[in-house]
Amino acid sequence: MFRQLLHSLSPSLVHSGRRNSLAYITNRALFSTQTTATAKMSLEEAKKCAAYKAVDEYVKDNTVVGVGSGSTVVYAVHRIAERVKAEGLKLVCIPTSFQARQLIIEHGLVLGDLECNPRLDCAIDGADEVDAKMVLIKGGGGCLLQEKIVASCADRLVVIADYTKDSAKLGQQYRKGIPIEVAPMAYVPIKGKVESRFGGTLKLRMAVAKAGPVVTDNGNFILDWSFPADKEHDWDAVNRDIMMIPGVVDTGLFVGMATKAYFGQQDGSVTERSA
Ligand SMILES: O=C[C@H](O)[C@H](O)[C@H](O)COP(=O)(O)O
Repeated sequence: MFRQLLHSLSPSLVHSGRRNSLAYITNRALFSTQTTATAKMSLEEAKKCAAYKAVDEYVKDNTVVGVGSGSTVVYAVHRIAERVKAEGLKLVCIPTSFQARQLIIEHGLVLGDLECNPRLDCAIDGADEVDAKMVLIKGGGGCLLQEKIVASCADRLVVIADYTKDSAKLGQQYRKGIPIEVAPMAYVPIKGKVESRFGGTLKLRMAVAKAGPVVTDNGNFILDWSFPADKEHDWDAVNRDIMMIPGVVDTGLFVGMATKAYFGQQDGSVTERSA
């Protein structure tokens, strides 16, 4: 693998026998591999710190907890499971996706649903971006509808994220657009209506290990809306307008829902924002 890396840097030098050059490339490659590994570790550490802090502050005995989706939530579920084991907490966990359901089951936690538990004490979830007013973009991993339903049933929505999600304005750091979950038969007219009304472009999200589009846990498609970044948006109004278009199932805009956000930092500290 390391030789492949060297080839990608300079195949001719690898075979040339020029030892000094090779040593230089080797050192550079090692340095860049280590740097990438360190950066990745900090991001994962940052997610973990935020998740652990949120669980420690919000998960109490005899409560119903919503379990969000995504890579940061994995750390929250680990921490919930640790605390259930160590402290004997009695919790019911409500999933927001297939992934969340699997996590709850794999960790031996009590799985619930909204039929039996229509009111939750808190929901803990990740976000793709959080702005200064605590408006969220969610759905980067294809989950947004069940997340929004569960969050709407919770007394508190607690967001856990790393430092790359903390923005003054939406779109500052997250460039993939706002996900909109739509009924499959309506994706073309919805694309046209949103583009003509609000500008920007909408793109049907395509699957990676399957031919064709991403199909959500609810059997729908996702349109990612690259909205005009040069305008000021009233996200509450935009969200309401988009929701009125027939065929729109829900949007990844979470406005006025999050009560608290924890952002894990590169140095292991956690910053907080409240609504
Ligand atoms: O669709 C996915 C969910 O909305 C996630 O909560 C969001 O994408 C953040 O995920 P992650 O923690 O992996 O950044």
